[in-house]
Formats: sequence, structure tokens, C-alpha cells
Amino acid sequence: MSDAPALLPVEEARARILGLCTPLPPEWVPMDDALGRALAEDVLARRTLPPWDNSAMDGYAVRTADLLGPLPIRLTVGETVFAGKLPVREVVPGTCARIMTGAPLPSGADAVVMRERTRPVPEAPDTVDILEAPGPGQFIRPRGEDAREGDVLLRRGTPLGIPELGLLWAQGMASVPVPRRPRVAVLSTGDELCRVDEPPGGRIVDTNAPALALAVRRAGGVPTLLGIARDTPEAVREALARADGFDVVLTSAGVSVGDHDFVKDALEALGVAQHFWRVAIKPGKPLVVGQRGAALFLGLPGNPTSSLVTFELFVRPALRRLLGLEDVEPARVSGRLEGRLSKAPGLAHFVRVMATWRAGELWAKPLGTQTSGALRSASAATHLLHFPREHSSLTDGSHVELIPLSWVA
Ligand SMILES: Nc1nc2c(c(=O)[nH]1)N[C@H]1C(S)=C(S)[C@@H](COP(=O)(O)OP(=O)(O)OC[C@H]3O[C@@H](n4cnc5c(N)ncnc54)[C@H](O)[C@@H]3O)O[C@H]1N2
Ligand code: MOO
Ligand SMILES: [Mg+2]
Repeated sequence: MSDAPALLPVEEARARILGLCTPLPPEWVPMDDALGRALAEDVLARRTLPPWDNSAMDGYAVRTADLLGPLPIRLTVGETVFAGKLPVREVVPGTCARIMTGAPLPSGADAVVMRERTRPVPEAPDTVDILEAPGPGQFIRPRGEDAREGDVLLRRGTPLGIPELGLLWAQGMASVPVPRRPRVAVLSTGDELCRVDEPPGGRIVDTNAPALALAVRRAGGVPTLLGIARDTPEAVREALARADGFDVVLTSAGVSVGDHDFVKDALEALGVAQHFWRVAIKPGKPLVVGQRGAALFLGLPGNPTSSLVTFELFVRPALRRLLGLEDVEPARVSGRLEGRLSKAPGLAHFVRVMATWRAGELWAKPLGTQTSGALRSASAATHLLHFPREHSSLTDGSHVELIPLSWVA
């Protein structure tokens, strides 16, 4: 009785959305705004680091050739080299240098013996007894271990975590090229909605828009709230027509088959090409996806949990791709189901669970309510449990795939 198109499998829907996303043009940003973003171009090392061979231990810089005979072997201590100072004397045969961690290795030395493997000689304080015969290179951190001038230090697309930023800082860089952040418009639709600061008067507070805006920011985008459009074709059209200059337009509600579900028509009227509508998932089935120019339009279902779950499964990967990240599929970990689940085949369910480690395994307990109409079904969730489309039951202890949620506190 329905002429609705077939439901797309979730993986195909995500692949189609990602196919519409390419990294945004680059901008140079200060390093502390680069965390979690991807490099827009290869970065070459300008400095060789460490600049010199240096000691990995507090101890003595020695010549291994001096230490081939029976141990202990007594050596004369030439100088003490501290980090931040350059050695002034060569380590000649029969001598060594006291050296601290990070200090440059004096010439002539080819190994470091840690202090614990030596013994002071009280009657001859300018000598030391060495108790082991080190191999060449022992406890020496070689010049260029972190970076060699001219080499590609980090490739385009590399996600900038804290160690990567450290590598760039060490090069003397204060800013870095990354794709600019996606600008994301967020529009709520619905006659039943009011702003949090309005007297409700029989309405409910629009929670989707502020929640989605936070999710956008956490995913690296820049959200702009476009307010609430009333449930008329004109109001939805006018609100969407104001969404110019954005990379992504997120709407919530009005995408199902109700008499007041106008989002799809409004998108069509504004020349947005519809790529697909409806995905074989619960929650989130009526998701609609379109594009006009480079702008991506994602009509999320109105149920509060459905909008958050579809954000996690489809919008967040899209924003991450726009940010130039390559590995954008939701993360997955394996776990065990605590309890049982059943459903009709046909839709993949993404069950809100609280997962905890017990005896070396991650046990996922479905939350009491799974209704998509109540935010309570998402509150306290740590993961989404993937209950595959074709399955109808999962027994207690089943091995399951879990998606860690980005919403968690
Ligand atoms: N005959 C059918 N009816 C429905 C189907 C279906 O397949 N056939 N799908 C159901 C599913 S699944 C979902 S999800 C919803 C999606 O509905 P819409 O996207 O059209 O959203 P609305 O109908 O406008 O609202 C749904 C629900 O969400 C509340 N809502 C909406 N916006 C907000 C907001 N910004 N903040 C808080 N709450 C919001 C709204 O009040 C409704 O309760 O359709 C089913 N129906
Ligand atoms: O997908 Mo609806 O999101 O099941 O409530
Ligand atoms: Mg509806």
C-alpha cells in the first residue's frame, strides 16, 4: 500500500553520505585549535630532532672498546655533561664522562652505562668502576630519532592528537594547516515546540536543536541555531531558505509520513536533490539526505533519541570527513550482551546500553526503556549495541558489536 522506497542498509546509507563529503578548504590555525583535526597538507621537518645523540640515562658515557676485559674496569672521569650544556672534551681511551639524561653525548663515547651499574671509588673521586660491558649504542638516543630536516614529518590527513601537536611544536611551529571547521545550521520544526526561555503554554521545549548543536561542536563543527519553524510548508521552506552559506544543514522532525511532515517537500522546493530517504534502522528510520551545490542537507527524525542516534551514525562521520579525517566510521568494540534481546527482522536496531568491564570483557546491559521518544533511553548509555538487521534474537552472553558514544559526559 506504500510507494515508499526500499529501506537502505545502514552501512550503505553512511557510505552514500560520505561519498558526498570532501575535506573543506584549508586554514592555518593556532595549534590549540588544531587538536582533533586533520592536517590539510604534508608537513616537512624543518629541524633535526633530537639535534645530537644524547643520553637516555643518568650515568657515564664510555668507549665500549675500553670495557672488553674482566670487570670491574676503572675509568677516569673527564667532565660532567648536563642537559642544556655542550660537552667540551673528547672521551679518549681509558676515560669516560659523567652524563645526565638528555645531555649531548661527548665525542669518542659510543655507549652509556647507567649509574646503578657503576661504583664510586672513594679513594680516587675522579675515577669510577664500571660493572658492565655495554654494547655499542646502549642508552644513546640517536640524533634525528624524532625528525630529520626535510623529511615528511606528518602526512596530510593525519589526525592531530597531542603527540602530533608536540612533534609540530618541537619544530617551532605555532600554527598548522587544517581543513576549516564545517559550518552547520540546525533547524527544529514543529508546532508543539517552544524555546527553553518561553512559557510552554501546552508546548514542549525544543531539546533537539541545542543537543544537536552540542554534538556538532563536539564533532568539530561550528553550529548555528536557526530556531524553530512552524509546521507549514511555507514556514519550513522559508527557514530552510535562510540556511545559506552553510556546509551542512541539519533539521529535526517532519521527515516521516504524517500530515505535517513537510521537510522533504521543502527541500525539493528549494532545489535540494534528494539522495535517499529512509534507512533500515531503529531508531532513525525516516532520515532524509540531500545536497545542493556543496551543501549537505540531513533531515533527522524528530524523536529526541532518533536524532541523536542518527547524528552519531551518519552526521558525525560526515563532519569528520569534512574536517579531513580519513578514519571516520564509528568506532566499534566487541562485548557481551547481558540479558536477552528480540525483535522482528528487517531493521538493524541500535540499542542503548550501559557497558562495564567485568572479568576482562565489556558487558553491555540494555537500558530499561528503548523508546526513541524519550531522552531517558539515551541518558546513561555508554554505547550503542548493534542488533543486526537480519537477526531476531540475541541470547544472554552473545558476542556483540558496540559503538562507543561521543555523547557521554
Ligand atoms: N505511519 C508512520 N508513522 C511513523 C513512522 C512510520 O514509519 N510510519 N515512523 C516513526 C518514526 S520511526 C519516527 S523516528 C518518527 C519521526 O517523525 P518525524 O521526523 O516526522 O518527527 P515529528 O513527527 O515531527 O516528531 C516526532 C516526535 O518528536 C518530537 N520532537 C520533534 N522535534 C523535537 C524537538 N526539536 N525537541 C524535542 N522533541 C521533538 C515530537 O514532538 C514528536 O513526539 O515518526 C514515526 N511515525
Ligand atoms: O526511528 Mo524512530 O527513530 O524508531 O523512533
Ligand atoms: Mg512526523
